[in-house]
Amino acid sequence: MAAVSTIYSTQALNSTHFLTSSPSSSTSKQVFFYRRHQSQTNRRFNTIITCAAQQTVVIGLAADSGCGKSTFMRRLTSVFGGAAEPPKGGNPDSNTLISDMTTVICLDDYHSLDRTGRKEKGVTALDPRANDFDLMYEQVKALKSGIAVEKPIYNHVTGLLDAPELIQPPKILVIEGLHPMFDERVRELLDFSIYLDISNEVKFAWKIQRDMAERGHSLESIKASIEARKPDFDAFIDPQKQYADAVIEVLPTQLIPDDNEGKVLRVRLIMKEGVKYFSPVYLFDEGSTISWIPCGRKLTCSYPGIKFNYEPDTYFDHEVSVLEMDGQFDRLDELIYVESHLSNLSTKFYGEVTQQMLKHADFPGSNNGTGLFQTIVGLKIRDLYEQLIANRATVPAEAAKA
Ligand SMILES: Nc1ncnc2c1ncn2[C@@H]1O[C@H](COP(=O)(O)OP(=O)(O)OP(=O)(O)O)[C@@H](O)[C@H]1O
Ligand SMILES: O=C(CO)[C@H](O)[C@H](O)COP(=O)(O)O
Repeated sequence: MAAVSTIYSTQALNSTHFLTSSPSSSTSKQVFFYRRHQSQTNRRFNTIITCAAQQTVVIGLAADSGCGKSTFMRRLTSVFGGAAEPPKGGNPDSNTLISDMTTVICLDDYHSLDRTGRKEKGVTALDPRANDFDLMYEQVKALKSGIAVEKPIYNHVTGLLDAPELIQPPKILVIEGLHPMFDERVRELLDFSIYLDISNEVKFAWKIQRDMAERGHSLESIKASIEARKPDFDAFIDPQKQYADAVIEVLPTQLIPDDNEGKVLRVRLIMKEGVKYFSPVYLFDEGSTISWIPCGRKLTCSYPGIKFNYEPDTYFDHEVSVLEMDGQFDRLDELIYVESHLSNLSTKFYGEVTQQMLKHADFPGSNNGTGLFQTIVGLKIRDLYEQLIANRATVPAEAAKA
C-alpha cells in the first residue's frame, strides 16, 4: 500500500502540517507520521507510531506556578502505583514524568516564546500569545487516540525551547500547568479536570517558603514577581476554575482570629454534581449541611483544633457539594477516624486514604486538608479511570450484538 499524505495548515501559527500514514510491518498496527514545520522558530515536531486500540484517559490539572501541582501529581501517581520518572535516556531537563499507568506532561512545554522572546514582546508565560494552543490540542488529541507525539520541551533551566521528546500514549495522561482548560478544544478532550485555587495570602506564604528559603530570592523580588503576574493570572488562569470538575480551594484559617501567618489552612473541596463516573464525597449524610468538630476522644487536636463542614452549594451556576476542613492533624495515624465518617471515597479497602497519607507524610500539606483532599481526588480519579475503561470494554460488545 502506498503511503498517504495529507497537508493542511493552521492560520494562527503560519505553519504547515503533514500527516502521513503508511503501513507498518505489523499487520495489527498502523503507523502514522505527523510532521509539523514551524517556519518562525524552525522547530519541528513529528507525531509517530502506533495507533493501538487503547484509548487514553485525559486528566487536566490547572494552577498557577508554585501552587502545589507537582505535589499533587506525586500523590496521584502514587495511587496508581509505581514510581514516576522522567523519560529514560532523554533530556535531563525534561518536565515529563512517566510511571506504569500515567504520563504527566507539563503544559509549559507548549510555550511558543522562550524567555527572551517573552521579554522582547513584553508578555508573560501566562499570556495565551506566549503559548501554542493549536499544537497542544493536536498533540493531546493524538495521544488520546493512541498516537505517539514528539512534544516540545521548555527548558526551565535555560529558558530555551529544547529539541522535542517522544511521548507514547499512556493509559492515563495528565496535562498539568497554567492552561489545561483555557482552550475549548483542549477542554473538550478532558475526562476530568481539577483546579488548585490558592488564595493570594497562602500563595505568598508558600512562595516565600520555597523561593526565599530554598532558592535564595529576596522578599522584594518575590512580591514583585507575584504582582507582575497578577493581571494575567486574573485574566487567563483564574477563570478556568469555572470549568473544573473539582476545585481545591486553599484559604487562611478561620479558627484563629486575624491570622496572618498562613500556616493553618482552611481547605475546601468543591465537587461538581452530575459528572459522569464521579460521585462527590460526603460527610455523614449526602446532601445535608453538616458541621463537625471531631476533636475529643478519638482525634488529638492541639490549638486551634479542627473543624469540618459539608454542604450543597452552587459554584459558577453549577450544583456542587463542598467538603471543608479547617485546621491541622496532630497525629496522622488517627486520620482513620475522620476517614471512617466520609463516604463515596472510592477506596479499595478500609483505611486506604489514611494509608496513602501516612505513606507520604513528608509531602507538603500532609497534616491538613490540602494533602487529604489531594489524596481523595487521586482515589476518585482511579475510580473514574476504572469505570471509563470498563464502560469502553462493554460498549463495543453491545454494539456488536445490535
Ligand atoms: N499543601 C501545601 N502545604 C504547604 N506548602 C505547600 C503545599 N503545596 C505546595 N507547597 C509549597 O509550594 C511549593 C511548590 O509546590 P509544588 O512544587 O508542588 O508546586 P508547583 O505548582 O508544581 O510549582 P511549579 O509550577 O513552580 O513547579 C513547595 O515547595 C512548598 O513549599
Ligand atoms: O509559570 C510558569 C510555570 O508554570 C513559569 O513562569 C513559566 O513556565 C516560565 O518559566 P521561567 O520562569 O522558567 O522562564
